[in-house]
Amino acid sequence: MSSATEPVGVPPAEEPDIHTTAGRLADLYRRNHEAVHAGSDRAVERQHAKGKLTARERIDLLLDPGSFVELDEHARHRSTNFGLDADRPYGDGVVTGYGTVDGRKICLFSQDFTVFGGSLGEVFGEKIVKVMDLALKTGCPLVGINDSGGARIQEGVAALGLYAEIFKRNTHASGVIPQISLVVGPCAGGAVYSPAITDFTVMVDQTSHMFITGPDVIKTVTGEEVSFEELGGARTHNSRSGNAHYLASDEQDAVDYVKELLSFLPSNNLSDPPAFDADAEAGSIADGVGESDLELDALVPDSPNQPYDVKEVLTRVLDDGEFLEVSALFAPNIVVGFGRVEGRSVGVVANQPTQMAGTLDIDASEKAARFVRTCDAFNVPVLTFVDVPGFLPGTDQEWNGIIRRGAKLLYAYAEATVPLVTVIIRKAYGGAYDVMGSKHLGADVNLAWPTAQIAVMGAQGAANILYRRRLKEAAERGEDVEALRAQLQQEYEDTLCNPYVAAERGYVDSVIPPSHTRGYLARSLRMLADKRESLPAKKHGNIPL
Ligand SMILES: CC(=O)SCCNC(=O)CCNC(=O)[C@H](O)C(C)(C)COP(=O)(O)OP(=O)(O)OC[C@H]1O[C@@H](n2cnc3c(N)ncnc32)[C@H](O)[C@@H]1OP(=O)(O)O
Repeated sequence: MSSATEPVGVPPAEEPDIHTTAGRLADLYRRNHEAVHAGSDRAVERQHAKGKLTARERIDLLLDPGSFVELDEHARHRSTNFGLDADRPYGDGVVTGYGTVDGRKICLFSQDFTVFGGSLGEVFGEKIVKVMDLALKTGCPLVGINDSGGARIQEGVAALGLYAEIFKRNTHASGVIPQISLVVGPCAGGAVYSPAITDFTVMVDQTSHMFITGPDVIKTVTGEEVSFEELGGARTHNSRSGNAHYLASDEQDAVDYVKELLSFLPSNNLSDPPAFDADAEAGSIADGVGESDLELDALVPDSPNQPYDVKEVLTRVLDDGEFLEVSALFAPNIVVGFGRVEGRSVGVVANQPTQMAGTLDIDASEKAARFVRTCDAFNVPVLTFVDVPGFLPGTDQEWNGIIRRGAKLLYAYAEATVPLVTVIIRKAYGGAYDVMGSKHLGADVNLAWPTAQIAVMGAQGAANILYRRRLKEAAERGEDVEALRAQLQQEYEDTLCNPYVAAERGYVDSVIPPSHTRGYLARSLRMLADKRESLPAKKHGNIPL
């Protein structure tokens, strides 16, 4: 077993005599050395000068020391086009293999920009396909490290064909093994569709770029002028397009995030995520109420229009206050990510009142839908925290398909069979009440704080609609309309804007003091740990795309 940067064996100083056993061994060591040093010193220097690591250095960063086992290090391309036959480096520009992260098996590939610009030729593609097949049949996560000039131009359709072979395997592996893409350099053209299909994409600020067509082509076709960074940099994809799930400050940060993600996920869809021993003290507190739990009792402001940070709730109910946020910069009006309750992984979906009052728009719906489906595929229970005034109104939303795209979120909840626990903190208005993990869509345990307001709409809107005529008549009589409006709103709020109407019907199982949330969540998840539910047999559903 070796590291990725250290070849097995010391290369001979002289040309070995391959007609002897010792010579054959020396010849192997020479080949191994060439494979590990396939990129020229100049190319390696250029790579480092850009603040990037080499393909092998990245593997060493990701895997447990000494755990890497390389595959196909002696593979070489067979192309003769444009003089390529004069340059046949071992490995063909991609390092593939397997190893362990925190003691758990993973398969990986790492594209080597120092060899042919990391461009994907036939053999390069075949190596990736092979390690993907291995990951799929052994049920272990696949991490793809992307740093490539795209399809190897000299190899033409052979390269394109291999891309599609990879996409097919990404698709077949989807929902079977976790797939994570690290984009740590260029990723252009069709190459972007492999990361797009994988569960998570991590990009590094300033050094990663993804785009279908680059700035030059865009300028020629549409006349727009845009830089690489603005078009497809890590920040753009994290905040605007939502294609990336984490903006890493550097490659170490990116790898650390990937390792953390893996710690929340099972190796495959037939196994459970790793469970960590919740230490005895934490275990007992989960059923009691500590100081930080008590702070929750005062978190929700008296005024329904005043925001609070929902992460204040998350850090108080998750083990050690630890929450690994996913897609933090995209659609921040909904928060998604992973944490643990009593040592076991949970996925969290929470409206964020500090951003657009926590309304659901297209981006938030799609972000959360994708996350719920990821959790469901990998046996991670979903905790939902609700404070949502409704869907975002506007022609922009309507014309861009909020109906079809917002439907994805309720589809995701309705088809999820993992344990679902929902806590209504404050507003749960209208269709958004239904969507956000309601009992009716299949949530197993629905809790509400006494501050919950579960209704068709807020008091202001409701009073205006219900009492339009009465208010008009009062105005005509010269009465104080605003005083009447306030009185009617108050009546509406006192009658309907509370959790008890829902609790009477069992749509809410328990109305709980906020400070008891952690204990309730722990007990609910313990009770649901062996939940088994299946959907009607079908080829596949038809989620509105
Ligand atoms: C399905 C698809 O993938 S379609 C997309 C096809 N790919 C592309 O359009 C991108 C083509 N490549 C590029 O535009 C640039 O190489 C970039 C932007 C990716 C990187 O630019 P730089 O960092 O300046 O690197 P540079 O261009 O010097 O490339 C490094 C080496 O890789 C080679 N290379 C880069 N991309 C490719 C490619 N697609 N095919 C063959 N060789 C390539 C370069 O010729 C260069 O070789 P050299 O060192 O022998 O001169």
